[in-house]
Amino acid sequence: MSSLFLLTPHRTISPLSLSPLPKSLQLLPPRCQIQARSRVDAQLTTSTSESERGVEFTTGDLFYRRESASARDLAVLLSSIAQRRLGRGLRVLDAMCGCGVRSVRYLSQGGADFVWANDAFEGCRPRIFANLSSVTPRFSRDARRWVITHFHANRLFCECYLQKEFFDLIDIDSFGGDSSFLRSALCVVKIGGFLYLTSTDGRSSGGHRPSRSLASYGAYVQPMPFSNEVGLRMLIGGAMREASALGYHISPVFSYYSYHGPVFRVMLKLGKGKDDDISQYGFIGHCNKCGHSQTFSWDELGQISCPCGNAKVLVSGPLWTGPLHSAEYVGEMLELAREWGWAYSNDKSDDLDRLLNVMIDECDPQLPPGYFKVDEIAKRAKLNSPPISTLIHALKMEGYAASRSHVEPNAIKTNCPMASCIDFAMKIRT
Ligand SMILES: C[S@@+](CC[C@H](N)C(=O)[O-])C[C@H]1O[C@@H](n2cnc3c(N)ncnc32)[C@H](O)[C@@H]1O
Repeated sequence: MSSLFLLTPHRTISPLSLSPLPKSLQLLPPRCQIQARSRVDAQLTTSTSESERGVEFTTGDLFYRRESASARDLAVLLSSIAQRRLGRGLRVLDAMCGCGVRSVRYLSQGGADFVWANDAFEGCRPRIFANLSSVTPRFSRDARRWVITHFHANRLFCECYLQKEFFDLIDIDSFGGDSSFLRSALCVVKIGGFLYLTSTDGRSSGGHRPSRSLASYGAYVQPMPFSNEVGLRMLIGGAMREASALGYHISPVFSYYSYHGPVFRVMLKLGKGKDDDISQYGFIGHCNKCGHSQTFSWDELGQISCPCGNAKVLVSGPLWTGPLHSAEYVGEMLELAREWGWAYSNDKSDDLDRLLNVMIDECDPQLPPGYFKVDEIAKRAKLNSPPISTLIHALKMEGYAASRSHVEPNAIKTNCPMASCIDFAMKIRT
């Protein structure tokens, strides 16, 4: 029996006995394990120094993607806001921490007073240990600031649940999809706390394997021109379903698609009690003939057809069909990013001001799910693409809701039907 001694910030020693993992549970997906094993020796001897927003850490040869820095920035901004709102330090569980960069940032920037850094791969330990130690000693003011473990994330969530260890924020940064961790993770998020989910499963959101998306997230997803937004909605919808089964409800705080990967991330807030309102958990239809998209509720399932007369509408769902973000939280994140000097960057892909402003625009409740690519409008109008800002302005002048999409830079979100968008594009040109 190995014994893991846990100290929570407010308690003295509470021994949590964890028996050694059976071999089968220790296993990472085989591909990851082979890669990880081959790196173990190298990562102990090499030490690549990195820096993110002024925080220094080393990665060795462990998994680390600089391109995910914006996703980490967003999580740190949110956790700091949560800490300010609660008026106390947060308990954070970084369930798949790699070299520990997130744990380091939650501790030093995100208002965490305790971080549990876990990664199933034991070879990460020296690196995580060094990185966390460089931020803060393991103990400060008689309280433990961090713990490192190497468990399969599902086992860790279950053990924490049994020991009544709950967290204000759980970050699951997995390879592939993370639907298999949803239910057990939700069991250890505090009510009012946050769950940060990741999926790199672009094939399911692209509609290339509807049986897989159905199995993982309960959504039958077909190919749609805005499949990357569908990927975010599939993740939120899947978490909604799991939360509801446990007697909770969730709401999206922000949703973030990044083409590096691609990676789909959603930050969800957990609330007590089931939400019986399913008006934002429905279906999205797309007509390939005229390019029109629309949402359908469960009651409307029997009468799906496109206003253009086409009865062969592609339907995906059930998915989350409400706003992708909370305007209130994202607005606060923008203010904080400006306060900390994180907002502006010469590199467009790192520019948080730009990203968060587009996210705020996307929160307009009049905007339906999906987007129209400007090239698609232009192709149907037999024109060169109009400037995106001119098209958005023209739509707004006519009383339509319209915004850019953070998911697809060359697209507009609008409640104007595709046919009228084509007319507007033609008017702009004449
Ligand atoms: C995408 S990397 C994490 C990167 C890190 N969060 C960051 O921001 O740099 C995924 C990590 O999850 C670990 N992992 C994979 N499957 C796991 C599981 N079932 N339980 C715990 N850790 C796992 C891998 O060893 C790997 O380090």
